[in-house]
Amino acid sequence: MENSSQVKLTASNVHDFIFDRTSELKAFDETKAGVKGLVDANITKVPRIFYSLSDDFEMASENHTIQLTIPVLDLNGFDRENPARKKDVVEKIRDASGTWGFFQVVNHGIPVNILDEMLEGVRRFYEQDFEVKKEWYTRDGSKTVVYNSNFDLFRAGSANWRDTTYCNMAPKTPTPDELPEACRDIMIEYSKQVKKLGSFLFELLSEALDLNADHLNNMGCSDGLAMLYHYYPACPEPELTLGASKHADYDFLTVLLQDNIGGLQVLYQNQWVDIPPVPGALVVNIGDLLQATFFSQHRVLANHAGPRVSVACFFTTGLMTSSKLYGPIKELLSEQNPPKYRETTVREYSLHYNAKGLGGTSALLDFRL
Ligand SMILES: O=C(O)CCC(=O)C(=O)O
Ligand SMILES: [Fe+2]
Repeated sequence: MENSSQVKLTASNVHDFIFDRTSELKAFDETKAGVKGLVDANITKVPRIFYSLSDDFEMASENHTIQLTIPVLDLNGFDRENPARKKDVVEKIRDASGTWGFFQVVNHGIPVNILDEMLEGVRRFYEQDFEVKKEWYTRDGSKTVVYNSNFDLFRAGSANWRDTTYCNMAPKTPTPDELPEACRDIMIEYSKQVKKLGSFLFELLSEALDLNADHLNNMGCSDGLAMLYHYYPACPEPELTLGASKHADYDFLTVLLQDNIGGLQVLYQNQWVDIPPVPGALVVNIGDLLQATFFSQHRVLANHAGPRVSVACFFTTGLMTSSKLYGPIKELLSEQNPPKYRETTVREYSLHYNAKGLGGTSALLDFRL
C-alpha cells in the first residue's frame, strides 16, 4: 500500500526535487572567489555542482593491472653535430608521441630557479588578498588576463575543483602593467623560455615525422603561446570530484609545469596512468591539432594534499583570426595512411572546443572524415 506521507513525483513537482543547478552555479560564480574561496570558508562537504558524473570515474586508477609510466627523455648533450645522439632522441620522441601522446623532458634548458619561481608566482597570485584578486575575475574572453573558476562552468556536466587564469603571451606579449603584479615578471620570463623550448620540440617532432626539421615551425605551430595557470585547492572529499575532467588539449602541443603534489593522469589503453612529478621535469603533450591517431586524453584528480599548482603553456598559432587551414600533413598521406580529419582553422577548432567544455566526448571526433 502506498505510504500517504510519501510525496509522489509528478510532472508538475519534479522540479522541486531536482536541485537548481543553474542557481547554484550562478551563486558560486558571483562570489568571484573560486574554489579557493570555498576552502577558505572552511567547507567540509563538496557542493553538488562539483560532483563528477559517474563516467568521469570509470576506470579508476585503483584498477591498474600493470604499473606503467610515461617516458622521461633527457635532452642533455643534445647536439646537432652529434647525429647518433640526435637520432636516439628523435626515435624516443616518435615512440612516446605515437603511443602515449605524452612524455616528460629533463635537462630541457630552463633553469630550475625559473621553474620554482613560476610555481611560486602562481601561488602568490591565488593566495593574495581577495579584494585585489577579484578584480581579475571575468568571463570576458577579450580581456588580456582571464581569471575564473571553470571556463565551461555553465556548460559542463560537472564543475572541476580548480581555479584558472588564462593569458596569451605570444605572438604579442602583454606589457608588465597589463599583468597581475603577483607574477608579472616571471610570466614574461618563463613564457620566453618555454617558447624557445617549444620551437626545439617542434624541430624534433618534425624529424620524428620524417619531415624537414623546420616543417612544424614553418607551419606556425610555435608562433602563439597561451599560458594557463591552475590552482587546485585541497579537497575535503576528493572521491566525489575531479581537479580536471577528462579532456585533450585544443592546441598543437602543451608544455606543462607541475608542482610536487601529483594527480595528473593520462588515459592509456583504457587505464588511467599517473604522470608523477619528476623534479625539474616538464610534461609535454601532443594536442588535438597535431593528433593523428591517438587522443592524448588526460585528467587531474582532486587531492587532500593540495593546494596543487600547475602551469600549462599551449602552443597554438599567432593567427587566431586567420583563415589558414590546418589538416592532414600532405607529405605524410598515402594510400595506407589516408586523411582522418577534415581541415579546420585554429579559430574554428578553439571555438568548437570551448563550446563543448571538458568532460564530454573529444572535440576532435567531430572533425573526423
Ligand atoms: O594541471 C595539470 O596538471 C593539467 C592541466 C591541463 O590539463 C590543462 O591545462 O589542459
Ligand atoms: Fe590539458
